[in-house]
Amino acid sequence: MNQDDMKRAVARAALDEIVPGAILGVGTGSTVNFLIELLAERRDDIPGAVSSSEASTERLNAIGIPVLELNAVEHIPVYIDGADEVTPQGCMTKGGGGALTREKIIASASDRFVCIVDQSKLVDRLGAFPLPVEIIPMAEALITRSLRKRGGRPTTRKDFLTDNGNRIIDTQGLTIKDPVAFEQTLTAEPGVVTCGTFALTPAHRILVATPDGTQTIDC
Ligand SMILES: O=C[C@H](O)[C@H](O)[C@H](O)COP(=O)(O)O
Repeated sequence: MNQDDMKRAVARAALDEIVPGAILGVGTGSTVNFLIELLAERRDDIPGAVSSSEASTERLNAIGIPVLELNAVEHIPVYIDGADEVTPQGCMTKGGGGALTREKIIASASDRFVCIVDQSKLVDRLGAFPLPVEIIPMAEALITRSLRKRGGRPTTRKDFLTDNGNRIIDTQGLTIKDPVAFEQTLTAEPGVVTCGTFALTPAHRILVATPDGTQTIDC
């Protein structure tokens, strides 16, 4: 079983998380792309979706699932999204695809976050994956210095703007011992839109694809 087979398998397992008749929160990335393909089978159960990126919106539109503005939606029972790293406690690093800010907003608006990953993403501690931070462009040098002070090696993502028109700084080498405190202090820095550490909006359930089947971790 290769990595794409595992992503497809975990996406299929996530179909059981859908609440029929309710708005579904849909994340971004290659694992979610497999999920969106499969959502075509469940179109009658899904009156609409809230999407975390222009890319996912386009895919949802292509299979005929209406995409609603978050401002027009009152209740999202489930948000399904991938991650770049996730701990068994449900803390994640996200934003490898640059969609972290909208993802965090929808995660925060949803009752439950179901994280879908293949086994390569499950880690004991966050930090091996370079941390994405979305920033207001005029704060690039300021935040770069701050991330260096935290012990990281920051670089601005080349030729990339987020769906919100901002830049991303990716930082290698950070040690994130306390993800909640780390997220609280970094997101409080002026110029930071948000960071890819999801500890304040953690996953409630992780579906992990392995070559022997999909495991469920309730956090
Ligand atoms: O910005 C992108 C998102 O946070 C993705 O959920 C994350 O990068 C995982 O993506 P993939 O499923 O492609 O590994």
